[in-house]
Amino acid sequence: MRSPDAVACRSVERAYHLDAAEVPALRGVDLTIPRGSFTALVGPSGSGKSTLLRLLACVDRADRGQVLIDGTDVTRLSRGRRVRMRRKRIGFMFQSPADNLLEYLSVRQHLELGAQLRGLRRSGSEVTAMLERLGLLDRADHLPHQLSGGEQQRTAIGFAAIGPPAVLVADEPTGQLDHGTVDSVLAAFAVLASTGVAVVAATHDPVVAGRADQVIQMRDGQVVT
Ligand SMILES: Nc1ncnc2c1ncn2[C@@H]1O[C@H](COP(=O)(O)OP(=O)(O)OP(=O)(O)O)[C@@H](O)[C@H]1O
Repeated sequence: MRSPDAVACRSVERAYHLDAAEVPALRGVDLTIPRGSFTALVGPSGSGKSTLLRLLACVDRADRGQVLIDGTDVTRLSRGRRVRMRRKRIGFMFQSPADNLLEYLSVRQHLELGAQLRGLRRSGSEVTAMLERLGLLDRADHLPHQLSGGEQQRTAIGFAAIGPPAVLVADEPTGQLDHGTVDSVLAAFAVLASTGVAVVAATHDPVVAGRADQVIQMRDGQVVT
C-alpha cells in the first residue's frame, strides 16, 4: 500500500568536514511529512534546517540513516538516479526571487520549461490550470522584472510545482517579501497542498509557521517536540 507520507526521515545524520574538524549538522533526525500538507521547519540559525532541506531535495546525501521520498530511500540511489528523482519528483525554491527565475522568460514560459524538465509532453492545459491556481493568469506574458516580489515567488512556485512533484522544498521562501505579499505566497502553498503536494518550507517567520499544518522545530541538528 502507498505510504501516506511523502517524506520520512529515520535517524538521519549529516556532518560537514572543514580541514580536520567535523561539524555535525544533523544528529539523528526522525520526521514524517504527509502528502497534501504544508509543513514549516523552524529553529535557530545553524540548527540544520537548510542541511535537511538539501537532503530532502536530493541535492546532498545523508551520511547515515534513511531519507524516503515517495517511499524510495534516496540515500541508496546512485548519483544518476538521485538526479532523476530530483528532476521528476522534487521542486525546489530559494529565498531570493532572482535566484529562482530567468530574466528573459515570461511567467508562462517558466511553467512550460518546468513541465518540459519533468518530461510532460503536452503541458498546455496544465500550465493554464496552474496559472489560474496561482492567480497569475493575467500576468502570464510578463517578464520577472514586470512582476511584484510576491508574483515572482508565485511564478517560482509554479515552475517548481508543475508536473506535479511529490515534494516542494522551499528555503525561506518569504524572507525577502513584505507582509502583504507573504500572504499570497502562503495561499499558493495551501492551494498546492490541496492538490496532494507535500510543501515543506524553512522559515524564521512566525506568520508562515502559523499557517502550516505541521510545524517541525529543530535545535542543534535534532528535531525537538
Ligand atoms: N558548507 C558548510 N560547511 C561547513 N559547515 C556548514 C556548511 N553548511 C552549514 N554548515 C554548518 O552546519 C550547521 C547547520 O547549518 P544550516 O545551514 O543547515 O542551518 P540553518 O538552520 O539552515 O541556519 P539558517 O537559519 O541560518 O539558514 C551549522 O553549524 C553550520 O555552520
